[in-house]
Order: sequence, then C-alpha cells, then structure tokens
Amino acid sequence: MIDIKKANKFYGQGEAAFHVLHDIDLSIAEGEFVSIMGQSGSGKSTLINIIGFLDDEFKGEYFYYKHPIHKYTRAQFSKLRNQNVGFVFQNFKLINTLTVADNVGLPLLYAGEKRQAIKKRVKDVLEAVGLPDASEKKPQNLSGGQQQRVSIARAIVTNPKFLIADEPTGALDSQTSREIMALFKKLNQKNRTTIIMVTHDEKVALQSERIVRILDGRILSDKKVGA
Ligand SMILES: Nc1ncnc2c1ncn2[C@@H]1O[C@H](COP(=O)(O)OP(=O)(O)OP(=O)(O)O)[C@@H](O)[C@H]1O
Repeated sequence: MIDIKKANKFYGQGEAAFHVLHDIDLSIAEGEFVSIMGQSGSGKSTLINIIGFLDDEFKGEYFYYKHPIHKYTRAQFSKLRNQNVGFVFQNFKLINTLTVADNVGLPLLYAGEKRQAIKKRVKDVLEAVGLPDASEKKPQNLSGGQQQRVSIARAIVTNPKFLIADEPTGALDSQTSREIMALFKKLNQKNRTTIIMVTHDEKVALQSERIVRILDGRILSDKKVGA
C-alpha cells in the first residue's frame, strides 16, 4: 500500500540546507505492524511525517496504492490524510475540557457525520479499546494507560487505512506499555489495521512484526521480528 522510493528530505534551503533523509526506499503492505527505531535525531519523525501525509516537501516518489501522491497538491494531501490516517502520540493530545466520548467523536464531527451515527460508532470503538464505561469522564480523571486507549479510539474511529503511532508507550510504565501493545496487536490481528510505530524501546518493538532501523537518515536494517 505504501511505496516510497528514493525519498530525500532537506530542512532549510541553499547553502544552509540540512540533508535529513537520504534515499529512503520503504514499502509497507496492508496489514503490517512495523516499528521504526533509531537514535534521537536520526530522522524517524521526519520519515513518519512523510509516510502520514503531514509533510509533502520532500524529494523522491511516494506511491500510495500505486497513486503517485508526490504529485498531489497540498489540498489533495490534506484530504488523503484525513481519510486514510489515524495518529497516536506519546502525550495523548486529548482535549481536557471535553468528555472522552466527545474527544473520540471529534474526527467524525469534522467529517460531517450525524449525531446518532457518531454516538453508536464512539460506543463501539470505546468497547474495542477496553473502555466501555469511560464515555462521560474527562481525560484528566483517567490513568495514562486509559488516556492512551482513548487516543487510540479517536485514531481508529474513522476507520483509517493505517495508524501512525509516535512513541505511544513513551509516557507509560512497563506494565501499561505491555497492555497498550496488546491492544495494538489485537487491532492489527483482528481488524488487520496497518500500524507504523516509532519507538525507542526494543521490548516494545519486538511486539511488532518488522523493525526498520534508521541511522543518520538512512535505513540501516529492515527485518522481520524473529527472522
Ligand atoms: N523543522 C526542522 N528544521 C530544521 N531541522 C529539523 C527540523 N525538524 C527536525 N530537524 C532536524 O532533523 C534531524 C532529524 O529530526 P527528527 O525529529 O526526524 O529525528 P527523530 O529520530 O524523530 O528524533 P527523536 O527521537 O529525538 O524524536 C535532527 O537533527 C533535527 O534537529
């Protein structure tokens, strides 16, 4: 589904340009669960910003279901992002003044869905992430692990083709990290949700199916877990 060919990324222009990604070739098939690992500053965020259609200013080619999206306009890019990608962040990025149900339903509200349909879908995804009774609570009254479940519910509520998770366990203790990884595995195996996750934690990465290691903006290795 994702085919990136010879992607190069520069920050800044002219003499001062900083070459961050070098000739990245990366293909990800539907249903895969991939970890991206590498030292701080190696270019992981830069790469997932390209993969998740947040950054269209790169050199090289990006084919998404064979469509040459490197040729898309910014508006086409935004539409693609809204309709295809769910994001999960290290620090959850929930809105504390809204209830859990309203946080999770927000992407559907933006997409113009009807109130009843939103209510039903929110109930279903909160059940899927193991929080059937949290809908009327405020995020700040939940544990870190529960807040991350809410943010995963928000990420999957629109049925995206793939999820980008940027250090999803970075703010969680090891037991809670294991629970969140079990949830990602369930979503990946049961719903065949494609997941692309950045992590510093080797134990967390070993829960995925494939590990891509980046060093100084280059792919150092790309291996199936256990191979
Ligand atoms: N907007 C920007 N302008 C200039 N340089 C940038 C910008 N964003 C990132 N960089 C630089 O590009 C390099 C790669 O950054 P990136 O954030 O992709 O790394 P990372 O592997 O995700 O790091 P971390 O694990 O710390 O999040 C770093 O040297 C960083 O300083």
